[in-house]
Amino acid sequence: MTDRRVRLYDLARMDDAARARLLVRSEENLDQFVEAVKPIVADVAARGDAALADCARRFDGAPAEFSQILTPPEDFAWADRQVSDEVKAALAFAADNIRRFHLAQMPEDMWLKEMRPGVFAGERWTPIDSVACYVPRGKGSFPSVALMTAIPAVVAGVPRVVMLTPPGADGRADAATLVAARLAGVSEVYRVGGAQAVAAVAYGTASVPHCLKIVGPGAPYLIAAKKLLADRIDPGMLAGPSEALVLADETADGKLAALDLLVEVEHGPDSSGFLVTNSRDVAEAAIAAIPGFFGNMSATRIDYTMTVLSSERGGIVLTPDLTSAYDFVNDYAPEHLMIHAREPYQHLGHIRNAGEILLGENTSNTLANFVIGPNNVLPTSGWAKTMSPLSVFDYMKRATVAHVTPKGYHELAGAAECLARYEGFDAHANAVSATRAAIMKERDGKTG
Ligand SMILES: NC(=O)c1ccc[n+]([C@@H]2O[C@H](COP(=O)([O-])OP(=O)(O)OC[C@H]3O[C@@H](n4cnc5c(N)ncnc54)[C@H](O)[C@@H]3O)[C@@H](O)[C@H]2O)c1
Ligand SMILES: N[C@H](CO)Cc1c[nH]c[nH+]1
Ligand SMILES: [Zn+2]
Repeated sequence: MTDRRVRLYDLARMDDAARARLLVRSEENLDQFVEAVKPIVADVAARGDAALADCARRFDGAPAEFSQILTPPEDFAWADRQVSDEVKAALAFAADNIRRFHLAQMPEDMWLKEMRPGVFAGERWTPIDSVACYVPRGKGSFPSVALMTAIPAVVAGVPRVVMLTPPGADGRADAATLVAARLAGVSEVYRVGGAQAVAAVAYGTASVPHCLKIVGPGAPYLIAAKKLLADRIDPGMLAGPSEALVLADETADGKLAALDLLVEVEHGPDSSGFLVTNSRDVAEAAIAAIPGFFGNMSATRIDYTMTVLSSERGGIVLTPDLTSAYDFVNDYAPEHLMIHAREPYQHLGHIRNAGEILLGENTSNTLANFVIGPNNVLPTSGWAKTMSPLSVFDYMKRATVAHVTPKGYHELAGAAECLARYEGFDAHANAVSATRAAIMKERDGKTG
């Protein structure tokens, strides 16, 4: 146990500056991490696999003889023996739901509409050629993230999907992560973590392929490297330390709200999480309940939890009314939002910014993190204001498609030539002017 206290913030008594401080996440300033990863990135660029092996020893405690970055086939057999049947069944169940959700999310391959007579325009989706799925392993292992990053890639049809994850002290990838990779249909798993993982796929090494994009969450070292290498590899949506808000109205059960508040703040000391409520009774019930849950938590997870809940990145926010509760949620733009209320849909329309919205006291974040089906890789640090959860769309891109018939051409050419001349582009204008008509007429005269 700890003598640190869960903080209660009474918004009605706070000024704007104090309220604004509650919105700040640990990723706000990554300068120190960017500086720390610069030499790592440069080393990987210069020495490739040798640098990756050094990093594995230095940061992950891999054995002195560690040198093979690609997981050998026999490790998949080892992982299968290592992981219990119960965990394998849970992973298979999760994989099935995740696949169903992402299959439902797939867009039509192509759409084409007649915009005007003879003028067809639309869009076509194609998968990107290669993607690297990062599966973290610093403060726990994340086979669920292996499923969440790889399954939508496979569903989207990406031809080359590889996985990157730190080695353990035995030099191996986490066993359940290997089982999850197999379930998702991925057989290339590279044992490399953090910033060096981003550098490996950004530059390519003798054993790690260069990839077009890297997806997946991680600690600030990984995020810093993604920012640093954004001109070499598509870093996708940035998913950093986990965070959640629980929005609870006066009909909520404070104890249950507290139970769900603890879910994301146990990830690490850099996580964030608040229970936001307009009810003092709910707030007080939640504060009273929290220590009672520590009996079933490890000392490490209690320490992470209390570090967050006793800082300005966590605790209970008491609001004067529901409108200020909604405002706080929308300004915060949480990665996960749980709504505890007898009528949760009544609040849904007031929420604009959240990566994931979980409605009602049965929809615990734990269900969403593992088994409902929607992705558990979500934008953090307020990025939910502009970004969306990881999805099949992260593994695909759109091309616009157009087709103009002779009839359509005559509809369009005059306006296009006019605008081309206004912008001063002669060749643009010529391409749709009498010059084109003359060329076509001459050709048709010859062929006809
Ligand atoms: N936003 C999301 O969708 C989402 C989902 C799952 C997990 N997460 C978050 O992902 C994070 C995972 O972090 P993690 O630590 O468990 O795993 P991680 O794999 O990101 O971190 C481990 C790696 O960090 C690097 N590292 C450690 N110390 C270092 C140092 N001193 N210098 C340079 N590099 C160093 C090493 O390369 C190591 O392999 C957590 O914060 C978790 O909350 C977020
Ligand atoms: N809450 C994480 C996303 O922020 C996902 C996760 C995986 N395992 C546990 N939690
Ligand atoms: Zn979590």
